[in-house]
Amino acid sequence: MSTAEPAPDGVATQRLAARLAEAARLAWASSRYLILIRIILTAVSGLVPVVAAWLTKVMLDRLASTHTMQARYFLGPAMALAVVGVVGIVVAQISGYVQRRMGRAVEVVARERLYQAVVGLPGLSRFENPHFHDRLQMAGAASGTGPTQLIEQVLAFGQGALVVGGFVGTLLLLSPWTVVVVLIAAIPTLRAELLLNRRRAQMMTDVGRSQRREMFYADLLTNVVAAKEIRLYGLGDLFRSRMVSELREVNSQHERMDRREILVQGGLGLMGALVAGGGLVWAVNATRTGALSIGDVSVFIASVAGVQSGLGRLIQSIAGAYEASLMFDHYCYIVKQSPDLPPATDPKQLPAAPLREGIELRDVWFRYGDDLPWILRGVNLKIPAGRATALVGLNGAGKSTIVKLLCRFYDPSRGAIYWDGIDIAQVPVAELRRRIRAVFQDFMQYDLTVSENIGVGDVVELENQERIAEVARSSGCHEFVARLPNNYDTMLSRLFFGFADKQDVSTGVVLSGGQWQRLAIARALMRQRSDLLILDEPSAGLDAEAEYKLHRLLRDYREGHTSILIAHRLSTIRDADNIVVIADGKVSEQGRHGELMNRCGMYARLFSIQASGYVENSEFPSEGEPSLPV
Ligand SMILES: Nc1ncnc2c1ncn2[C@@H]1O[C@H](COP(=O)(O)OP(=O)(O)OP(=O)(O)O)[C@@H](O)[C@H]1O
Repeated sequence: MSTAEPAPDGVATQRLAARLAEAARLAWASSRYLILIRIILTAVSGLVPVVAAWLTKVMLDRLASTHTMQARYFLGPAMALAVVGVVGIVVAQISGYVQRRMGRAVEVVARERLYQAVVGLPGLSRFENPHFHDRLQMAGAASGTGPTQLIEQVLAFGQGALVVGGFVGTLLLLSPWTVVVVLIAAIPTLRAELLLNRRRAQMMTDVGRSQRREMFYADLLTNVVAAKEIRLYGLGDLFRSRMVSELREVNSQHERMDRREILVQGGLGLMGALVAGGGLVWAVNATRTGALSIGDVSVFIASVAGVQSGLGRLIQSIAGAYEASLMFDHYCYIVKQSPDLPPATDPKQLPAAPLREGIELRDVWFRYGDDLPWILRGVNLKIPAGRATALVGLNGAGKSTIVKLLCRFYDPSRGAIYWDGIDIAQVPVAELRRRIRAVFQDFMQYDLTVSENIGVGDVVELENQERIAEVARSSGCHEFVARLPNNYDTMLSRLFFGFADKQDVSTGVVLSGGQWQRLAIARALMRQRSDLLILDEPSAGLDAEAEYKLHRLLRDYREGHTSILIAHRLSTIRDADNIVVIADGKVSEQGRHGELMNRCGMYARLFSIQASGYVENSEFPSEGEPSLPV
């Protein structure tokens, strides 16, 4: 699931240390008492096997001694052993509970910080960057378990170290050379596990792309928006087979890795068994000669097994920490993002509403990335206050891009935009956006109630039902809302219902495209204290009557308001105060409808083409124009 490349050892260690520190800070901030309890419980869990081995030794030695057979003499260690066993079980249970509780607490804080960072990005450049988006998705997944997994691996390492330390100490007392043999035998294990770990990381990088494509096809097959086309064009089998083939690719890589792991682990296990077996032969022999007691043999066996399993746990925890840190890396990357719009060099406030002179684009150049083509090439445009400006142009001319720059979702690559003479790059972005209301081409359809769908246009007024009904009336929503089962409280979704609600048709409603569009217009009208109204194709989904009503409404609204209207249906903008044609990244012509028609330029041509569609027997398409294949 990771796109992060495996780094060279030194860099990887540094990165791991940094991620560990980050996860520890996060855990400390979200549940410091739980983490302290968890550390104590981990220490106890690490000591339990060592203490148990020693108690077993003492008990066996006392049992074996022939001269003292008082029950108190060997029952003491036996009972202590039982207590240690109970402690081990209880600690494991409490540890599991604390671990899950800590995981939930850390998840809340991690998710909150992640989405705070995401919402805090003022611009759109990162969101529209596929690389960033990819990492954002993985950060979302990592914010759930990532930090806890990292911390758990550190705790597992600590526990492994305690077990190894305790048993190595024990072996040193019994037979120092065994320690040397066990530790030497652990070196190939360590190397092999680290190598496997690196291969696993590489494999995860390799399968990441296939995994994401598999998820993409899986989502597509269940996506309600895609369902129509998938069925009409019979795309289901195509996408399903692509999904399965990506999944097979992922599985085959995992399979190769599993086989490699079995071989390596099997070899290492054999070597461990040989060392343990050799040690056992020595210990039994030493008992025969009287060098070791029966208890010594038992503690010796437990120590060899303990050191081997403890070392295994140490190595696995390093591998696990490395793997968890790869995912957590995405989280840290997103959380530490710097703002995607540069801070103001000479901060200013916008003059109080209303807009007095207007908005001006001066020699604005823009492209979406350094390696992408220029979309705007020196746009000079005045949007006068209190007037209606219409933007016209072919698909891809850059009309919506101009709107994005006006809302400061991006900054111009060159040139600047002035709001009553003030460069908007110097104004707090939230203040600028408070002064704008907009209906975007790709407006949102929120799975919320009708009332909330309108109210979110001005969150302060979210509960103001009177105002919501008022804007619903002005935007032509009220009639259809009044017919909905719960009027303004009707849920516009079928996603969030429990089983009981499913039988009740009044719980959720699916609206038509045009009805959603009217709600989006109502949402924009909710904002009262704004200067500029932007409507990007506001009537594309409306029926003829609704479109007529909307444009009458907008005409009334435009009186004394500043508005920008983008529309391909030119009849809807013909009475705008200024019609601006965008072509080749520039303003190619502008003026009132009559002036532009007289000029016989692009606007006149586009208008005539559309008008010809309403005239009977008009010849269209003309020669040389694309025609539909039969
Ligand atoms: N986020 C983006 N990243 C890269 N290129 C983009 C992005 N958004 C738009 N473009 C490109 O910018 C150009 C202008 O797009 P824009 O949406 O501004 O055109 P438009 O005039 O509004 O078109 P339409 O009439 O089809 O809505 C297009 O070529 C488009 O591919």
